Amino acid sequence: MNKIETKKGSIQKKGTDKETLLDIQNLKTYYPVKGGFLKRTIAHVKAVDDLSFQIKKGETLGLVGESGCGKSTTGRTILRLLKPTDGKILFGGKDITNISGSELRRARQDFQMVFQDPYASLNPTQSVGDIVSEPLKNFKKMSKKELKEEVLDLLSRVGLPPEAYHKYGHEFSGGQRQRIGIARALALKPKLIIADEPVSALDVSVQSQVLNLLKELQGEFDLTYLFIAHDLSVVKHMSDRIGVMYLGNLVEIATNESLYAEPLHPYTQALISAIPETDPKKRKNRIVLQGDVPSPQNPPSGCPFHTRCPMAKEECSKIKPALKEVKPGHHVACILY
Ligand SMILES: Nc1ncnc2c1ncn2[C@@H]1O[C@H](COP(=O)(O)OP(=O)(O)OP(=O)(O)O)[C@@H](O)[C@H]1O
Repeated sequence: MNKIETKKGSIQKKGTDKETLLDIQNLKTYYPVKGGFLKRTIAHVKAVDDLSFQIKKGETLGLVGESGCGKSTTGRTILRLLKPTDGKILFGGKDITNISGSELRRARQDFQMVFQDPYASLNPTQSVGDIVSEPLKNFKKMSKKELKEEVLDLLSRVGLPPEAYHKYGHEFSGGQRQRIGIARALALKPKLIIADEPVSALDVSVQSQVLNLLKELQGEFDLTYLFIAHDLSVVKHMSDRIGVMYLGNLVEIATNESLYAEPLHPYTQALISAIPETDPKKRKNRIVLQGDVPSPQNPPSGCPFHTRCPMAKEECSKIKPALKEVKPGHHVACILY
């Protein structure tokens, strides 16, 4: 069995033989574009366009791609902060695609989000004690004493001192504020955390501390992560498997090891070639992509990447390749394979 040792020494199984926690099937999320005198919907931004993947219990799936490829929209749709246009979201086997009202409120206890900008996501008029206890007040019946004990325990689990309880967000550094956001996300003991660029607003020196904390907490709280980032080196550090997104589509998905050792899709190859490598023996030729990402309002026909692909053939503008398993656990959407 495939196992990893977490920092605190607990043994955690990698998600190879575990049950599926999240199952995304042909998910589409389109934003309407309004126009004209009557403000009618005249077009759609196809932010997520037919996405399918699964995450197993205890696993971390990294989602990478350039800005605007639909990573955040994917995360927000899974949390049902956005209504999917089409497709299915199954969480723990339950179809949550169209649930609403109290059913959605109850389901939301199991999945939480950690945001990129900890400052923007914390209410400046609330003390840390209030911020972290808010979800508990909304969902659990607890006495004031129990509530405070629970919040102090959460603060200590994320490495903050008890004095933090009475302080306000602006009194903390960026890394500490992200710890507050993480404590709040953990309050209801969720099963899934969607971390959307959780360290990209932080100084490089604190990034690894927050990433290590997230790894430790995964073992302690039995968490499953969807880890969204544009930075491939951050995703590599965190993920068991990685999905590469381009224009609302998944172009490749594989285990961390397989993706970095043998990236198959020309887009993944370009992204990996752009990672700075200090070891001269490992340095690869940089593949510089030409042009900008096309508008998701008017995506190219055929393969969405063909307009920038250095390997494109004539048929790439006509055929949209489906994700195909070309090695065990390694899927790619490209006619070359
Ligand atoms: N509320 C909205 N209305 C219309 N279009 C939107 C909206 N939010 C996002 N988009 C568009 O949807 C596409 C996907 O955006 P999204 O934020 O999901 O991408 P991303 O990969 O997370 O990028 P970033 O890292 O820059 O946030 C982009 O073209 C974006 O401009």
